Amino acid sequence: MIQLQGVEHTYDGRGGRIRALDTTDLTVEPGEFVSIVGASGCGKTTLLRIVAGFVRASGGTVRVEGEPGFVFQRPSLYPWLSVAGNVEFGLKMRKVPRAERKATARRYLDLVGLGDFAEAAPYELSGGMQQRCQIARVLATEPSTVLMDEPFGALDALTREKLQAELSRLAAGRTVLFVTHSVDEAVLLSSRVLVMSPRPGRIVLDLPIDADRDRTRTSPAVLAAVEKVRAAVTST
Ligand SMILES: Nc1ncnc2c1ncn2[C@@H]1O[C@H](COP(=O)(O)OP(=O)(O)OP(=O)(O)O)[C@@H](O)[C@H]1O
Repeated sequence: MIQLQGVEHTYDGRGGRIRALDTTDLTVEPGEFVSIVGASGCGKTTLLRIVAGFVRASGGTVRVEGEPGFVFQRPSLYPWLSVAGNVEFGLKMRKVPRAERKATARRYLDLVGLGDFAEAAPYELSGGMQQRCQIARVLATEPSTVLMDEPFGALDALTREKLQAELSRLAAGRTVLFVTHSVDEAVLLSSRVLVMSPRPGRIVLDLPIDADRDRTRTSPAVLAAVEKVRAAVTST
């Protein structure tokens, strides 16, 4: 689980001080899939980076169970390693024995549909395939918490839709905190959507999504939630 108590953050930048995150309390229970949406600059990435431990908050306490996996917007694969080598990398760092490492990498590559590309180089993959590889690399270390910062932002619409559907399946049983600019994507994937507003960044809506697991873009509960979230985003 993820627990933030009184967390706040101010950047002391060249342009002056920016209160990127106002005092925030947030609890994400194990197994929840929580999305964060909001206008550019409202502090979404700052919040995610604080949870990841990349940024030390100016105030408050942060508790995260286990070491979270982080999926970046850009795939950031090691170009000198094969696709399988990239997925194995984190396991190698954890001193997982070779045979087990190979078997785990294969399992996750199959899961993301890259089983036939294990020996390929990252540059031989399309953007969507590289992003799948990054997701396999993160999931292979079996983190109980996964943090994702606009993971589909750089992809074309069709690939994005396909990966959204796959992510629902891949994320099952894990705790996910997911930053996106897409209201539709947030509602479709999440058990809960948070809307943030800028200057100072804060959570202005915390909406549970009560649609079925097999929800579609056109189901009434999804459309109603999209409308609520969109209204909150545009009023900020
Ligand atoms: N390293 C930094 N130094 C100074 N100010 C920063 C830094 N990173 C972010 N900020 C400021 O903090 C505020 C929140 O930024 P943040 O990146 O968290 O927003 P965001 O909601 O993720 O935006 P976007 O949707 O555009 O990615 C912005 O006003 C930004 O200018």
